[in-house]
This record gives sequence, C-alpha cells and structure tokens, in this order.
Amino acid sequence: MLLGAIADDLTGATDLALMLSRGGMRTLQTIGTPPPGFNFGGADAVVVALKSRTVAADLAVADTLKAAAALQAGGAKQLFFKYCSTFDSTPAGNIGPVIEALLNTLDVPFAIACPSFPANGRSLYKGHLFVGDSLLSESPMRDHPLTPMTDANIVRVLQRQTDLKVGLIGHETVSRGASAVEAGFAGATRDGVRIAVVDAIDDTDLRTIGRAARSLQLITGGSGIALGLPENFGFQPKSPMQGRYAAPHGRTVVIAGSCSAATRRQIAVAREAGIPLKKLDVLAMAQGKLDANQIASWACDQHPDATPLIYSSAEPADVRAAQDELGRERAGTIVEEVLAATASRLETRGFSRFIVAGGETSGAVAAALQIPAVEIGPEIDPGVPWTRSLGRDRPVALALKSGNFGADDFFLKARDLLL
Ligand SMILES: Nc1ncnc2c1ncn2[C@@H]1O[C@H](COP(=O)(O)OP(=O)(O)OP(=O)(O)O)[C@@H](O)[C@H]1O
Ligand SMILES: O=C(O)[C@@H](O)C(=O)CO
Repeated sequence: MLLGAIADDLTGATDLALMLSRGGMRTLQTIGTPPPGFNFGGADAVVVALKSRTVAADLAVADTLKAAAALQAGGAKQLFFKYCSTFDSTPAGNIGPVIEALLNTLDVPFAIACPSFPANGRSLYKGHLFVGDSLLSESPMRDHPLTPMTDANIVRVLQRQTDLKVGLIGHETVSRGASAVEAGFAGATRDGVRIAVVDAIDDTDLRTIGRAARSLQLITGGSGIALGLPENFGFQPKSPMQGRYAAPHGRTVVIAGSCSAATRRQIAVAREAGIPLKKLDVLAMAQGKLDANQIASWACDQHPDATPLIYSSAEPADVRAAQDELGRERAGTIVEEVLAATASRLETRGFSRFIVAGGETSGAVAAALQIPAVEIGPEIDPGVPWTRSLGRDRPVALALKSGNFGADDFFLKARDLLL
C-alpha cells in the first residue's frame, strides 16, 4: 500500500476512492477500520470509511487514530484525512481535533488543509470557500441539518477547532507552481503554522498542490486534492469505464436521507419521471406509527421493474420543525435507523441495487447491510461511482451519493447505468 486514507463519512470515502482509481491506483475501500491481518489484496491505495463527521470529537479522534494505525501497519507511505468539500463540521470539530491528533501521533510538524473540489463547484480563494458562485455561508450549507456552515473563512473555521496555529497559502503562491508552494510550506512551518489552508480554484491548482505535497506525510482535504497524488507514485490516469454496469442481479431502490438542495431537486426530477415515491414523516417514525416493515412492504408492492424512491428529505423549515420537536441528533438518528432497517429488509426481499443519498444515511445503510468493503465501478456523476460490495455472501451494488453531489437527474442516470 502506498497511500492510506481515512474519510469521515462513507460517501466522502467513495468520492476519494473514485478519484484515486481514476488516477490509476488500484483502490480498495473498507467500511470501518479493517481488523489486524486484513488482506488489502495488493491495493495501491486504501480508503477507510468512518462515520466520524458528527460524533463527539474524542470518539472521532480515537476512530481515526485506530484507522491510521491499521493503514500504517498495512505499509501506507502517506496518510490522507478526507473530509467534506464543504468543510462540514461544528465549532467543536471534528476536523481540527482529528488533524491535531494525526500530527501528534505521526510526530510531523505540518499538514495542509484543502477542501477545494472545482469539478463539483467548490473552490477556495483567500481562504474563503465558495459553493458555485456563492460563499459557503450563503449556500444551502447554511441550513444543513447536522453541520450548518455559517462562516466561509476556512482559516477562521479551522482555527476555532484547534489550538495549533492555522495559516494560509494563498492563490498568488499556488499560481507560481509546485516549487513555490513547497517553499510556502517551509515558510509557514518556520512561522509556526502547523496546518496551512491552501487556496485552489481549478484543477491546475489542485495538481500543483498535489505535486508539492509529495513529501508530506499527512495531507488533509476533499477528494479534489487527491487529483495530483497518484502521479507522485508514478501512476497515470485511467480512462473511465465505458458501457453499462453489470451489477448483482435484483431489484433497485433509492433511499434518500439527505435534505440538501441537490437531493431535493433530484427527487423532484424522479417524481416528474414517474418513479413511485414514498415520503417519510419523521414525527410518525418517532412515535412508532411508521416503521421499516411498512416502508419495505410499500417498496416490494411496487411494479417489479420500477425503482421505488423512499425519502425523508425535507425543506429546511420542516427539518427545523422536526428538530425542535425531537432534538437535532435524535431526529437524525431516528431517520437513519429506520432507513437502514428498511434497506436491510429490502435486501432479504430481493433488492440488490441500492442508490443512497447522504453520507450519514449511506453509513447507516452500509452498516445495516454489513458490508466490510467495496470496489469502485463506473462514475455516475463527479464524485459518485457505482460500487460493488466485497466480503459479503450475497453481493450488492451501491451508489452512495454525497448529499450535494449529482446532476438533477442523478437517480435516473444511476438506474439507467445498470445492466
Ligand atoms: N426530515 C428530516 N428531519 C430531520 N432530520 C433529517 C430529516 N431527513 C433526514 N434527516 C437527517 O439529516 C441527516 C442528513 O445527513 P446525510 O449525511 O445523510 O445527508 P447530507 O448531509 O445531505 O449528505 P453529505 O453528508 O453526503 O453531504 C441525517 O442524519 C438524516 O437522518
Ligand atoms: O467532499 C464532499 O463533498 C463529499 O465527498 C462528502 O464528503 C460529502 O459527505
């Protein structure tokens, strides 16, 4: 293993694994930390998917360090901590505490932080994160159910999460090339900076930063920053898989727990296309009036050729109302548990192809389906591939979509790619 990565959620891990495999690295993605002696199958890169984005910071740190130890035991030469391209976190963490713990454990002075992912509209300029044409704080991320992002200045956001000094390597340095960026790393280290946020507004910047990062032991960021890493290990980009995907045979379902604007648009397009839909009411689930058995039965009753869509996704005002009633965490947990249990019931009733929207939701579904690892298949939209489970008696196919990713017709595209 050359590169060992730890992602703070499942869709983020898949996003990164896709980037690395497109860069030519044989990439394996595990769900959770692999046990001692796990066979990485000769993979060049391994991405461990955790569910640590919104848990308590000390738990996120412990889980990450355990994953880092497993990757190092597997031979990883460089470690990558992957978080969201919209820097999803709270003032308590978990990005700052996790980077801090990794720096201390690896005993290295310096790491970079770069959430930029231009292919999906995230760019970083003067330390400010943009989503499309808007500042992060003016994008729909300000209404996120778990990690509302109300400050676009990533240096400031990260500094609130750590006592280590956070600095900035600006675009004026990045635009001068990899040597200038490396000199920037050295200069920042001399100034006592332990974590440097690095500007990147396009793929050329990401490649430059990737090259400059070849001798860093720890890199942190979104999947974009991984664009330039495979080349550092001598890999050449691979052409994308063509044609339709021979997924394990069985029925297809869409399960959406993401409340992002993108997911809500994707549901609207699926509705217009005539896909059967079931909207879940959070309060009814909390009161035990709606459970996984009822939801799974509804899906099974749809036409065998149809792709039913089950969703809890709601407008920000409705999400807030449910949270006011139940509390933010409890509302999220109830939805995740019911969706995960629904997936598990559907799998025993002939569904083998799961399109899931939302990182937390995907983590819960994959845990319920007891999937230890996945291999990466064809890209559906930037950052979202089809994947196939590994290490499970009855394999399943999974398209795990980050909340904000995917074109408006994503669910239809994902379905239509299947053979
Ligand atoms: N109607 C709802 N009311 C309150 N909470 C909800 C509702 N629907 C879903 N949730 C919760 O909101 C959270 C959505 O997080 P999730 O990570 O799945 O999506 P996302 O944040 O849009 O995606 P990503 O993390 O990939 O960007 C989950 O915990 C989910 O259970
Ligand atoms: O970086 C992103 O935006 C995604 O991979 C993700 O982490 C969303 O959960």
